[in-house]
Amino acid sequence: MDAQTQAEHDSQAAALAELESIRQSIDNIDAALIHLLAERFKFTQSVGRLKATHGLPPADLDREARQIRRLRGLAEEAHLDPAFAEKFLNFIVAEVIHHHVKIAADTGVIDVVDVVDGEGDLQL
Ligand SMILES: C=C(O[C@@H]1C=C(C(=O)O)C=C[C@H]1O)C(=O)O
Repeated sequence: MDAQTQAEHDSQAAALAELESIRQSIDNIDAALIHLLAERFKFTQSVGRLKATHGLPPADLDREARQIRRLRGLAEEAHLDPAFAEKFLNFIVAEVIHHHVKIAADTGVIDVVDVVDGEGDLQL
């Protein structure tokens, strides 16, 4: 192996070691996200049970609007795209609402046919 090929080989080996180290941190962050989401869904399930027991609607659009405003502000401060933060929250909230509708239906508080349209989408 000539000197230049050896240098390229060493440089690539160093890059792969750095990549592995960065990926370990990404893995740790992904694990933390999963644990945070699991905790969040535990709390939202409690909210769903509370709402179903007391006849409150599954979705609260005013609360969602306040959260979006707050998270967009936090995202801007953190140099994260606010549009992405909003999409991410909406994605999670949509799942929460499905859970709440199911809890309410299982509790007998709402009739599923009242909230699902012809295409199977929730109409809340
Ligand atoms: C969890 C709630 O229920 C719904 C889900 C929300 C969420 O996941 O943050 C926010 C508002 C509601 O549409 C709530 O009312 O607090």
